[in-house]
This record gives sequence, C-alpha cells and structure tokens, in this order.
Amino acid sequence: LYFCCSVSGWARARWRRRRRGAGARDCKRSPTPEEHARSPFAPRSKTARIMFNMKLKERLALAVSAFLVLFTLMLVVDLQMDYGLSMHRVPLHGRVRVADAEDKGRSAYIEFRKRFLQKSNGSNGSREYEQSAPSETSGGGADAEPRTPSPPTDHYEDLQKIILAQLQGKAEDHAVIIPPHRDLNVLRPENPTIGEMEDLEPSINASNLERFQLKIAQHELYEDGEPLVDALIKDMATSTILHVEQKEGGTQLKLIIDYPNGVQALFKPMRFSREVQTLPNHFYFSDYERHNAEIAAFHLDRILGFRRAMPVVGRVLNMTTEIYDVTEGDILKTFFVSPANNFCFHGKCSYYCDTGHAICGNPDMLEGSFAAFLPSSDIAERKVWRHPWRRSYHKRRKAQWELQSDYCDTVRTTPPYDSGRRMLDLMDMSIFDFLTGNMDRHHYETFKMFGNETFTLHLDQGRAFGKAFHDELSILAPVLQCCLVRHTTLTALLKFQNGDPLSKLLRESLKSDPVNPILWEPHLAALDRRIVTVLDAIRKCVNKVEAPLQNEINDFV
Ligand SMILES: Nc1ncnc2c1ncn2[C@@H]1O[C@H](COP(=O)(O)OP(=O)(O)OP(=O)(O)O)[C@@H](O)[C@H]1O
Ligand SMILES: [Mn+2]
Repeated sequence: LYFCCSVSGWARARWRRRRRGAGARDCKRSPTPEEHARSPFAPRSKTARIMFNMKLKERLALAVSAFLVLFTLMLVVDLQMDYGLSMHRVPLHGRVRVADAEDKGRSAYIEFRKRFLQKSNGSNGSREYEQSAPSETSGGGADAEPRTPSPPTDHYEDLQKIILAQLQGKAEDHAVIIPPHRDLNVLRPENPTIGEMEDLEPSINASNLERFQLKIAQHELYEDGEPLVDALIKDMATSTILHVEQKEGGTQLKLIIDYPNGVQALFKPMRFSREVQTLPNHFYFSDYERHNAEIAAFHLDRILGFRRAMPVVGRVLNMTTEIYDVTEGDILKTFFVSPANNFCFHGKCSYYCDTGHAICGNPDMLEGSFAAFLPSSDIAERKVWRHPWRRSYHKRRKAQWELQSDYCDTVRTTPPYDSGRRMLDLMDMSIFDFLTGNMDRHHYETFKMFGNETFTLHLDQGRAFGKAFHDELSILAPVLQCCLVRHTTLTALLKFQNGDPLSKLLRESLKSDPVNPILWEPHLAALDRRIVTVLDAIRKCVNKVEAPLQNEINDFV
C-alpha cells in the first residue's frame, strides 16, 4: 500500500508539475475556489445526484466492480512489492531476471536463491549479513579474537550416504555427485609432467622453482605433500632480490621480482590493512587487489585438495634497497615521499596507478605477496579461456548466464565442457570462489600441451576476501544452475562440516606465513558459513533428481 501511495503521490506531484508547466505556457492559472463555485458546471453535486437516483441494485453492482478493480490493483502492487523488496537484498550483479520466455521457473539457481533469501531473512538471519562498518573495527587480524564456530547442527547424513555408497562401489552413476570412477581427476589414466612432455630434466644446480615447474603435471600443479612447495616458499620469502620490473598487462600494479638462479615471483603490494573491505559502492571490477587474498587463496586451494594455485608467500620489503635501487625505467619517475613522510610509488597501469592511489611504505617498508612464477611460454604455453560464467564487467549490463535459466545446458553441450573434466573443474572453481568471495573470474588458463583433459589453473585471487559479512550467492551460479559436483570435492566439504572446520585448518596453515595473520577473523568465519550454503545447494540438487515430482510440488507451494 505504501508503494501504491508513494507511486500515486509521485505521479500526482509530476502531474501537478506538468499542469503548472502547461499553465505557465498557456498563461493560464488554476481556478480559485470562488471561481469554482461560480462555475456553471458543478461536478460534485451532479455525481451525487446521479448516485442518489440509482437503484440499490445498481449501486451494489458499482461498489462490487470498484472493489474488484481495487483488488486487482492490489494484487499487481503486491507482485511489484515482492520484487521491490528483494531488490535491496540481492546484490545488483547477483540478480537474475525471475522468468524469461522458456524459463518456466525451473532454474535451480533461481529456486535456490529464492529459498536462500527466505531463510536468510528469517529470525536467525545468520546466512547473509549486512555489511558492518569495517572502519570501526580496529587492529585488524592481529587483534581480532579467533571466533570458534558454533557446532554444526546438520551433518548432511543424506549426502554422506551417497558418498559412502559411491566409495563402496554400490552406487550407480549419479546425476549430481560425480563418482570417482567417472572423474578423470581421480582416474588419471595418464598424468605426465611438463618435464616429461618436453623431455627436460632439471640440471644439478637447478633452482627449486625450476624443479617445481618441471614437475607440474597434467592433473595438478604439485603432488599432495610435495616438499618443493615449502622450499620454494622459503626461497621467495628470503632470497636476495636482484631486480624488479613492472609487469605489463593486467589492470593493477604488479611487479616481477628476480632472485638469483633465475627464480622469479609475481609481486602484489599491500594497500590496506586486513580488516578493510571492498568499498560498498565499488563494483567487483573496481575493487582493489589484496595481496593477502593471494596468500590465503593459495593455502585454501591446497587445503581443499585442488592444488591448482601457485605457491604464494608474504614478505616485507625495503622499498629503497629492494625496489627503488634495483629497478629502472619509467616506474622510477613515479616514486615520491608523501606528506606523512612515507616512501610511495604508483607505477603505470590502467587502474589505480596515480598519485591518489599510490602504494606507500611505512615509512619505506612495504608488505606484499610473492607468487611463484609459472613456467615461461617457451617451456609451457598457456591457453586463456573465457569463463562461461563471466560477469558483464559493466555497471548496468547483465551477462547471459544471469538472464537465461537454462544457460548450463548450453555450456554442457559445448566443447570442451561436453566431456572430460572441464565442467567439474568449473564447479570446483565456483565453490572455491564462493568460499573466498571472488567475483573476478573473467578468464581462466590451462597448459596447452595437456590439451583439454587438464586442470584449470587458479590464477589471480587478488579480489577475493573482500566482504566478510556478505555471501555472494551468484558466484555459486555454475553449481546452482548445473547441479554438478565432484565426489571428492563434496567429501572435502563434508569433512570440514563434520570434523575440523575449514576456518581452523586455514588459520593453522596460514601460521607458517611470515606476515601472518593473513586473514581478518570474520573472513575465516565466513568460510564455515559458506560451506553450509554449498552443502545446502548440493542437497537441493540431489533431492531434485531423486524426487523431481515432489520437488516441483514443493517449489510450486
Ligand atoms: N604466478 C604467475 N606467474 C606468471 N604469470 C602469472 C602468474 N600469475 C598470473 N600471471 C599472469 O599475469 C596475468 C595478470 O595477472 P593477474 O590476473 O593476477 O593480474 P590482474 O592485474 O589481476 O589482471 P586482471 O586485471 O586482468 O585481472 C595473468 O593473466 C597471468 O597470465
Ligand atoms: Mn585481477
């Protein structure tokens, strides 16, 4: 009703303005009450007379039709209200048109989102938080008290049962949970390394990075427990920095760091302290990159068992001796001393490379993330793929997947997503990104030499961990729209839900990093919360395939 009144109020005001405008144009003024009374037309009394002359039956018929018109109007307004209300909850870019022509309300994404929003707006309100004022929280990760997550209430026994049956080889193929005997990432009929493919062996004095690169295999970057990972991390964190140069390409400033023995790392600088979150009015594409997100994402990728992200470590640099003194070219001209007497630079790039967005030391010590360099294109060329669930990167436009409810069917039938492991890799990536809140997955890369049956690299996590109190459900769209997940990935999620929580495991893992604490505690807490959301989504998918009719009735009701 409020909507109705406000709309009609707005319309009235507009109408009045138009009338005033027209009056001004025609040099006419509105009639005064006296003039009105003198007018030969007396509309009000005429209407009253007509009403008076009407029979009771006619009056009744008039009242009923007026009521029916009003009722229809209210129904329309109510529908409008529904969308209007949900609009302030659903983030702009997570919004999906509720029904298109072929839609018929069947999209799992839309249904799940509706259910999710219903739940999250219930009294407990635990699923989706409003952005709290981050600037008021002082101290960052170091001072924040680790929060113990409340004990899980749901063990997802239904999903565990399916996992167990699949392990015992009892289960047939499952439409949602892809069993190990159907997953090329588990089967790995072949798993050659880059070294084997290129017939290259590390020399006696090869660096840890070179050894690591040659051991990159078709199905993973490194093996579980690979000792070279720690060795490489130590090198990047402690070796002398010989040379620094700005990396071409990409939108935000990155440096290529050269160490002795040909070792290289990709450096992303720290801009803000840990508790600073994505600015509320920033779209994902104008968000700053966070060096700590790169560090945390590497650890998380490893804990989840993907091993598709290059090792990343934190380190504090002396900007004078470890950047300024060992670089040359245009970047040197961008160094300056700030009014607070800190040493700053901004480099040259297409986003945030100006004096107003400079990177400043304290006063000349600068923290950053160091990602182990991928093999050069001479050794292992990479193929860049456009992500099928890429966002529009436009403040008003929507992507196809946001508008088309059967979008997944289109993807599923298009190579390389129509066979092999690729589709499952995208599901993993969606879960990984949903956990970290990374909305910036526009492209992904693979190693060309392995063809299509290879893992997708988890590169560029700079925009992850931006909003600790908001769970961006649209990142999970691939899983929600396709209803697909690896057995192994689901097993990992269930393990965190029923055993040691992910937040605890990640916190422990991050302790080994030199610049720990890496994550603000609310980001760690968000991981446990988001796992429940992913598990709920999978359960919903399973229920749907097991009892489609029942679920359609439920959805309808
Ligand atoms: N560890 C690495 N070693 C070598 N090259 C890398 C590494 N990580 C990323 N790159 C390359 O550098 C490019 C830019 O890196 P990244 O995506 O992290 O930067 P970005 O500024 O966030 O880019 P964009 O703005 O396009 O998202 C990547 O597309 C990738 O090809
Ligand atoms: Mn990026």
